[in-house]
Amino acid sequence: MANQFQILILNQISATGLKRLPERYTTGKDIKAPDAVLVRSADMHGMDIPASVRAIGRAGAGTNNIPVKAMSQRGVPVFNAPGANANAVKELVLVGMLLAARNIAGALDFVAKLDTADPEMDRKVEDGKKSFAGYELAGQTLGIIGLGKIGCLVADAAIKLGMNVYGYDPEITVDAAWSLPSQVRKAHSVAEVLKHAQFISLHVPLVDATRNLINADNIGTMKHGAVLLNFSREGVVNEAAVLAALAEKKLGRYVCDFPSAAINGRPGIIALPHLGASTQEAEENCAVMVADQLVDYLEHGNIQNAVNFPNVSMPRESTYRLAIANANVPNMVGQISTALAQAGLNIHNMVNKSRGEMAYTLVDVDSKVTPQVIDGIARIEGVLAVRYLPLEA
Ligand SMILES: NC(=O)C1=CN([C@@H]2O[C@H](COP(=O)(O)OP(=O)(O)OC[C@H]3O[C@@H](n4cnc5c(N)ncnc54)[C@H](O)[C@@H]3O)[C@@H](O)[C@H]2O)C=CC1
Ligand SMILES: O=C(O)CCC(=O)C(=O)O
Repeated sequence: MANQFQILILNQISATGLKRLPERYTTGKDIKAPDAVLVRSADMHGMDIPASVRAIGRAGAGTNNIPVKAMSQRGVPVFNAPGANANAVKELVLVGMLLAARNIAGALDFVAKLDTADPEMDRKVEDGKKSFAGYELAGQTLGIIGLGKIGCLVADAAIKLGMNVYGYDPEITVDAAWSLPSQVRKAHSVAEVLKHAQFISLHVPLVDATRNLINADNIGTMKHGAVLLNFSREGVVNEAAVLAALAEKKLGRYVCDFPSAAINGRPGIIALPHLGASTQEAEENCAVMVADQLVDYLEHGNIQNAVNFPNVSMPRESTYRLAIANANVPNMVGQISTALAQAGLNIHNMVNKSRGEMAYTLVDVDSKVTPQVIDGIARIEGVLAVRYLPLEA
């Protein structure tokens, strides 16, 4: 019988993505010993992640809701879907800039409160509209912090709208840099972006280095009346600093995707309910990408787009495959090969790659591997996880 796999689902995942899982896969919210977990924004910190879990698939970009370090120590890759929801977020950032520049929220509120039975309504509309007069995006300067999948798309769209764009990303990839329009000006620091831009849009992951990236020390250096857009994560911005800057009219608006007890309903706040990736297209793209990655990993050990492991793929040329997650320390490959040689197993093909502290090895051998050999490899110091993935007859 073909291998059966069980996938624990922690959030609603697009049906189009779930259909990518072969029929022998069982999915559900109450699976006790899953082979993998599929998640969107559910907080997995503090969750008792069963020992059976071999992989986690995040149908989205940010992985700050997943205990990635603890998973690395267990040799469990955490997959995400780079770029799959970037266009959806870009479009909402454009909405955010327009909401702020044209006073749309206040205007909608004004219209909702009009008395439609009032014969003076038309006059009141014409009188009232002057309170909501705004300004145009063309000619304004946008500063983008984080030029990854989303930041680059936002930069491109802003240039097409006639905006001037500054971008800051100390670790920009070569591909991202190539994708940027030539008009985007390179900033050398967050401070430089804040100094020049009327709109500042944040597109960084939430990690220790980006927590409180916008804070009481630097928010005052923004241009008077600037608009701060945060579609990244709540923790990237210090909310107390934002409220103080709004109260002093230093900051014009704070547009974000993260409502909180501190900011909701306060003047100058435009908060959306974490809607950035909530389009049918983005949900499908993310779910399809991550489901495919999970299947390839569970069945063949191939890794594509894990945030804690290198990309490692090897075509299947032999029936018998071992997939080994190990610490990136000397002599791991030597010890693994020795264990196989001592068991009389001939290596048909092998690949080993490392990324930071983690390494990953795929080994195809020419004959069946016994549980004793697998156990012997698992006991090598530095080996974190071993899986035996024979092809089904
Ligand atoms: N509101 C929503 O629904 C969504 C929010 N997000 C958030 O947006 C973040 C970015 O997403 P992507 O662009 O897809 O990720 P990405 O990984 O493609 O880009 C992130 C970029 O930030 C840069 N970066 C990291 N630290 C930085 C720093 N201190 N200063 C400047 N740049 C820095 C990285 O070098 C990278 O180029 C995600 O991590 C997530 O938190 C992503 C998708 C949807
Ligand atoms: O799944 C979602 O709606 C959240 C998307 C998001 O925040 C991300 O991809 O980082």
